[in-house]
Amino acid sequence: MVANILVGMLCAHLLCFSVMFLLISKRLHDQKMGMDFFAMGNLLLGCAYVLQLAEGGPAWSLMSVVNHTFTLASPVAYWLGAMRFFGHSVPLWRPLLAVAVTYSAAQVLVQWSLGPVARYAMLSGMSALLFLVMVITVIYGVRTFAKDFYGEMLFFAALITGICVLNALKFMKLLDGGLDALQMDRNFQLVFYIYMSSLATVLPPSIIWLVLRRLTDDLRNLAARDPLTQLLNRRGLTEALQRYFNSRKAVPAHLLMVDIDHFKRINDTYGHPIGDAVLCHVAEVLRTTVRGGDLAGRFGGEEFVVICLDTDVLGVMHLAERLRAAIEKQAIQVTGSDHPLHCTITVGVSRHFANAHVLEDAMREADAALYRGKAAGRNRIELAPS
Ligand SMILES: Nc1nc2c(ncn2[C@@H]2O[C@H](COP(=O)(O)OP(=O)(O)OP(=O)(O)O)[C@@H](O)[C@H]2O)c(=O)[nH]1
Repeated sequence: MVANILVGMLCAHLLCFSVMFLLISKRLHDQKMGMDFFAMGNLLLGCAYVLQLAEGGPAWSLMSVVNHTFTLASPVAYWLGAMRFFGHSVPLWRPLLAVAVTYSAAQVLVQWSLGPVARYAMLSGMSALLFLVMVITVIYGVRTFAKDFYGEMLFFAALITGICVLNALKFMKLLDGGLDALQMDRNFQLVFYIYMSSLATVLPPSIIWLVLRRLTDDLRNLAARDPLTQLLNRRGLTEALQRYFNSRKAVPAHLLMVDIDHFKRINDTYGHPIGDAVLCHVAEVLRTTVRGGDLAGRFGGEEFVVICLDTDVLGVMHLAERLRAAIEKQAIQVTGSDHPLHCTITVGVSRHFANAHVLEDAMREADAALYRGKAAGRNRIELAPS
């Protein structure tokens, strides 16, 4: 009785969250993050439990075959959904259909050749195996593609290990005690469904949390970066600088104003799209030349800003020279032209400054130095007088 009530609640949870996942996936348009796949996983499992309730107990019927197939197909849908969340473009229908056809055929074969116990044991055994694969994927993800979600992934691995162990135990109980092990009033069944109900309560909100985290991270990134070059914009740079100066280890910083020489000429000669490609090229050189902790940004136009943290004036002049030489040396391939394009930069360097509120002053100093560099012939570095 209690186990049946639990299964009923489980159905309600799964089907409600299936609808919620589907609604969220509709709101996400092109970037669904696997929510439509999770909706399908919940729907399959919810329907499987509805069929189980309708059956009443172990039986050999079409309903039971469909129930087992849905039960096994649901973790496959979740697994594919997780792949989607982490940016792998995997299909849904083909793998699900393949699982459904293969597993239905396997059920008929096992029922005829080995009997009903073997068919039920096959479901528990296959589920345990599938969940084991999921746990291994999640642990692999923690070390590779899902590093950003370390805590969440470990939490999921622990929860899935629980279902994996329970299915493995059910498999052994079935081999040991036959179909009696599936009696709903057995203690093991009770524990099994209490665990499944807890999962149905905890997992869906956790999945929604993952999506929310990804969305807010994307939004924050969008607000902090220049869309053309992906360098920090003024807001991103100011926030990063404030975080740096708030840390106890912070030492004074220097600001470099980097300006492409005669950029208007490049735009006028080759067109705006090539001008944009040159901006992206310069951004890439900045990104790869500055040190790990330094900040590189573009506030619009052909001017870039680099903030050197944790370096004295000699180190800053060294970096500025490295940037200037790298830009001068590297050729930019222009589509539709046999001749690679070369450009140069002029760099103005501010005096050191020690808090984010004086960023504007540092910019003015670096800008004045830059102006002097331009007037003195370009392709050079000019330091603000101390
Ligand atoms: N392609 C492209 N051009 C831009 C962008 N933003 C600003 N520009 C162009 O950058 C050019 C800047 O030219 P100027 O400020 O006259 O300076 P310059 O030609 O680089 O000359 P100097 O700085 O004196 O060496 C203008 O032609 C702008 O239209 C952009 O996002 N993309």
